[in-house]
Amino acid sequence: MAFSSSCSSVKAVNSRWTSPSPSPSSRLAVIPAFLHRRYTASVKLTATSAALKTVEQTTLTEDNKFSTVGSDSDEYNPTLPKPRILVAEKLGEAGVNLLREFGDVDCSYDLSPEDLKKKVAESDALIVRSGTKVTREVFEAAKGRLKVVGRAGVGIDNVDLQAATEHGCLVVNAPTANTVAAAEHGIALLASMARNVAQADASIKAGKWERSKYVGVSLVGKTLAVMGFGKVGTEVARRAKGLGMNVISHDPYAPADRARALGVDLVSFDQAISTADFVSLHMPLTPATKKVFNDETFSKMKKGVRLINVARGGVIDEDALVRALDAGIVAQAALDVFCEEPPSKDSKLIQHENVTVTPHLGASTKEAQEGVAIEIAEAVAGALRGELSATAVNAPMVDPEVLSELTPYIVLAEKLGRLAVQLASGGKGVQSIRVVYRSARNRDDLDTRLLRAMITKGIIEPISDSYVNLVNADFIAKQKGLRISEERMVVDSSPEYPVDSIQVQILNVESNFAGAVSDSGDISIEGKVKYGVPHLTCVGSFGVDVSLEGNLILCRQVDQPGMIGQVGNILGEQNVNVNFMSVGRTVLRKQAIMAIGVDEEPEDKTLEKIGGVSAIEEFVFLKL
Ligand SMILES: NC(=O)c1ccc[n+]([C@@H]2O[C@H](COP(=O)([O-])OP(=O)(O)OC[C@H]3O[C@@H](n4cnc5c(N)ncnc54)[C@H](O)[C@@H]3O)[C@@H](O)[C@H]2O)c1
Ligand SMILES: O=C(O)[C@H](O)COP(=O)(O)O
Repeated sequence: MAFSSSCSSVKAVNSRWTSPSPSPSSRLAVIPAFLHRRYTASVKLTATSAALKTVEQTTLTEDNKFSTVGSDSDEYNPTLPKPRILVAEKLGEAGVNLLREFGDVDCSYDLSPEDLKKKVAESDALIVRSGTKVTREVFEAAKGRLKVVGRAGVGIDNVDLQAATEHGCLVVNAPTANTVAAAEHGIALLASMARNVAQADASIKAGKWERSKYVGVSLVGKTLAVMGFGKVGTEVARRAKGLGMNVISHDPYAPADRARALGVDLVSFDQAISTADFVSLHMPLTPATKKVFNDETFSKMKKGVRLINVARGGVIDEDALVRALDAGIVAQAALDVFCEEPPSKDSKLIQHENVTVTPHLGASTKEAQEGVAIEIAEAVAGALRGELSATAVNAPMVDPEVLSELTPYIVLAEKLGRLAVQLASGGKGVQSIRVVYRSARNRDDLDTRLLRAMITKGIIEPISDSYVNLVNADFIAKQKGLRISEERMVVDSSPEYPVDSIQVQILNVESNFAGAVSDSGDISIEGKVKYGVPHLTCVGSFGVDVSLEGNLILCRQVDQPGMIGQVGNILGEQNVNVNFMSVGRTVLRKQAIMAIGVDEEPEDKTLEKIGGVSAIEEFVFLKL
């Protein structure tokens, strides 16, 4: 029998109750699951329902959020209800078909705000374009059922992200499929505005032939300022260069070398707007960009400038634009987007003879709409399966490789949080958490956001009725006054693994198990991943080694022979299966901690019998 005396060198006790070492093929791969149990992820995870709130529901059973990679649980489970997906705006057919393979799809367009609220209360996912306002009221009306909002396009300014996050609802978008369409529309507006195509067309249709009235301006040699050098802005710049234009750009966040590679100079805002003959807007609508084109900025523009907007109406003060048009500062404007959509019929801006308008058509090509539909359908279905989305807007985006590497540590993190909080006497006093990640990798090579979120989930869910997931973990922690500080320590272990150990400490709180209190007076537990399986390796100052499967009994006892046999017999008599057992001690023949992993939950009388063993000074039963 191997005993150990510190947390850093622990050996498992091989008794007849000790399960064989788990093989790498039984690696658990888990993710904070969003919701649905009908499917488990083909890649990584299964989901829990919003009802995942009690310790009982989070034990390792087939029916909950943990799945075994590559196991049969990757199969469709017909006994569980399909997720309901509400598609509230027209979506390309290919995307709808993809969604139908996965869930019950309700395509209901042009819903009133009231009808939308009614429908979301019965939906797991909602898909919109720019025409639906997904407000705080919508999330409130969903009463926790809505787990994913998919924005079939780029701009998410019509979704209340803060409210989504507070409600634990993931927002995903489809940011790439309509880039070219938007850029092409920008170029179409630029060229048609310069040559008065729309006005001349209307004039002929009105029976006129006005050749001298519609003399245009040439593009070649003119300076175009691209405001926002992101996906669309870059494509517009590329095309404008092909038209022989001199292109400059303003974007405080774009890398200069990417611009330079296209022959585009990144300049200041004032320099861009004061030197350009054409200004094309491609920045998102944010508090910083709202009405950034206003009386003051128009006054700095070159007289006779031409303006194109295929980004968002709200970046322009529309009344100021009318004034600038009337004053001749802005010679012409071509607008695809408006502060209010649709704009009012008698809007001075829309009716202005020097303004060309289209009804938010930037993304509206057949190709782009099919692409966007597929992109968003895949993102929503993935999120419903509990996968982390590469296009998540309000949750950490994690590279799939990093995710697969971190997956067993994510399981460990949640279990450590769950165990630690059960060791505190009186959950309400839990305020201050310290997490120490020991790793052989450089500090910058370990992204701990997922781990922190799962520790938070593990701590909060057993002591509250909150549903915690990756999206809302930080928010709920803050709301509950939980302070989580993180430390990373570089240790001399193998850099092949992202984390060597995770230690979770609950500071300034009493424990119901004195053995879990470390020398510093805090509840402290530590765990590692071994062969892909989370293990508890330290409780207070005692080293143990028990795989975190099933439930756990911790006993603090006088270190003497025969303890394992006595407790094992009590459990065996009550038909409670021991899956792992380990003993750690600090000083020979003084005190030891016995950690016993059990598959079943022992009855109270069984636990009482364990407590009755004379050498046992205290014990605690913990649900994983
Ligand atoms: N009209 C349409 O149908 C249509 C279609 C697609 C995209 N859009 C809109 O176009 C805009 C750009 O889309 P994208 O896909 O290129 O997004 P993107 O995120 O790739 O690019 C936006 C760029 O704007 C930059 N930016 C942010 N704040 C800025 C500021 N204050 N000044 C200058 N630049 C700033 C960012 O750094 C980023 O490079 C978005 O508003 C999107 O909603 C409209
Ligand atoms: O942000 C976008 O993707 C565009 O504005 C397209 O919006 P739409 O999906 O409403 O056409």
